[in-house]
Amino acid sequence: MASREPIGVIGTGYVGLVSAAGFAELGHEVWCIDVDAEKVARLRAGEVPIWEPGLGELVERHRGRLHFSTDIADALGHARLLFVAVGTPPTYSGDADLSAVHAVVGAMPPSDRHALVMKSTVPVGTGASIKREFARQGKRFRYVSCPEFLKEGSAVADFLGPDRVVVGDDGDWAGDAVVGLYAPLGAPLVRTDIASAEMVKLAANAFLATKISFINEIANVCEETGADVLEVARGMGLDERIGPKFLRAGIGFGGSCFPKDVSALKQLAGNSGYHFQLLNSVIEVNELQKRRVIGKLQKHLGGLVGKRIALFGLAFKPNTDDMREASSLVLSARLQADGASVVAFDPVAEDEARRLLPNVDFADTELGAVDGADAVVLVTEWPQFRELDWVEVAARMAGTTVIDGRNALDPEAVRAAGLAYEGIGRGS
Ligand SMILES: NC(=O)c1ccc[n+]([C@@H]2O[C@H](COP(=O)([O-])OP(=O)(O)OC[C@H]3O[C@@H](n4cnc5c(N)ncnc54)[C@H](O)[C@@H]3O)[C@@H](O)[C@H]2O)c1
Ligand SMILES: O=c1ccn([C@@H]2O[C@H](COP(=O)(O)OP(=O)(O)O[C@H]3O[C@H](CO)[C@@H](O)[C@H](O)[C@H]3O)[C@@H](O)[C@H]2O)c(=O)[nH]1
Repeated sequence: MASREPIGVIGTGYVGLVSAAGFAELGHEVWCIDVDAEKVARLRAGEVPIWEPGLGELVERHRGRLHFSTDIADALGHARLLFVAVGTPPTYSGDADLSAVHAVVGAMPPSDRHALVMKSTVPVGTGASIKREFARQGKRFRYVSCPEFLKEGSAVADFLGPDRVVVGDDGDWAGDAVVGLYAPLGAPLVRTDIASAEMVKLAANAFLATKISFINEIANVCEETGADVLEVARGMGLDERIGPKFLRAGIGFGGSCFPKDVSALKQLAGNSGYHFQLLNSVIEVNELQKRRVIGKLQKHLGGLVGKRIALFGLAFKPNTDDMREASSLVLSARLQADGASVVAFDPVAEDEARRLLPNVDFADTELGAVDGADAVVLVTEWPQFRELDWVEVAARMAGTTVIDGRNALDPEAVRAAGLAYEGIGRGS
């Protein structure tokens, strides 16, 4: 095992740390680099700074193979493949901010024995432009695009059991080496050119986001026509050409990827002279969907001024502490703007949420959150919310309204407690 290829990973966030731990699980020594000295110190001390199921155990198991540093020379000295997993957040224009990627590229010394392997999600053409930059500086670095498809909340399992591995390269040793690294996972391989690999990533995320906005619009029509979107999604999903996944209607998609990558693809198309009409609708439907709960609350409560609204869950999805682009951010801002007070409970995202939502009250438990609440909104479908004693909830609430923003609760259990249940796309 010890003779396996040593690897460098630059950026130790969700993707970088999970990838590093995953490569360690496959038997590799991994040198992990981050500019955040505090994060590196915590990782060196054996602490995992993010909440991701199974990650802590994996990092602990492979502490001997995982090396953490702020100095990129440590990775360059040990590994020829340097995986780049730095953030590419959105800019005000909707394009991807590539400053962290450019900082990494600029820090590379002249070398004809290293390769940069891009895991960060970047616009199509980034690889070509980095290769030109290397050439201009006389650096003989190799370049490989190897987009990452893991999902937060199941990131470790996704990394070790991917649906496919995509490798875009120039057909040289670096591409061969990356293909070799992933071979033990036994996943279907798409080996292609760099631009196509970059586009696979953006297109896959945009397609999944489109699927969500589509089912959300169907849900909205279901509300007007008396159909139940859960039944509709089940009936649609059994068609193998459609498939059952990503047909869960709700209060919109969030997270660090879909909103940013849909916008980045739209801008990329626009910058290349093509108007990507469909993506405008995907984005707009999602923005409106996050606000639809407000209308439902107004209908039940007859106005929001002075009302106390309890939010169950704040993270952008269950099993993560990630609050980036969470629907809860838009929802709580809208509620407060309409004069309501907001109290929230999330099992793991509270620390990050407190920073982003200074005017929200935080409860230590679900039941603490519902004390005196006029309405409850389920925002993030943590499994524990399904297990609640609704009779106890009803006894503690001042009002009777429960809006299930993820269609995750049992309507009968909620109604049996004397509460008024309303989901998304399930009739009113
Ligand atoms: N989060 C996901 O689920 C996911 C999945 C697939 C792809 N991606 C893509 O992967 C990339 C990383 O996403 P993330 O969620 O892991 O981001 P993140 O913000 O969690 O982590 C990025 C890390 O990079 C570090 N960093 C920034 N500049 C650096 C530099 N110059 N040198 C070294 N380290 C530096 C930061 O300190 C941070 O620790 C993004 O492009 C994202 O779109 C994310
Ligand atoms: O049927 C569904 C499925 C998801 N969502 C929402 O969509 C968002 C994103 O969910 P998910 O895709 O599970 O999480 P991410 O961790 O953001 O993963 C996406 O973004 C990553 C970053 O690019 C990719 O690697 C993954 O393949 C891609 O699924 C969340 O707000 C979910 O609540 C729905 O509303 N309905």
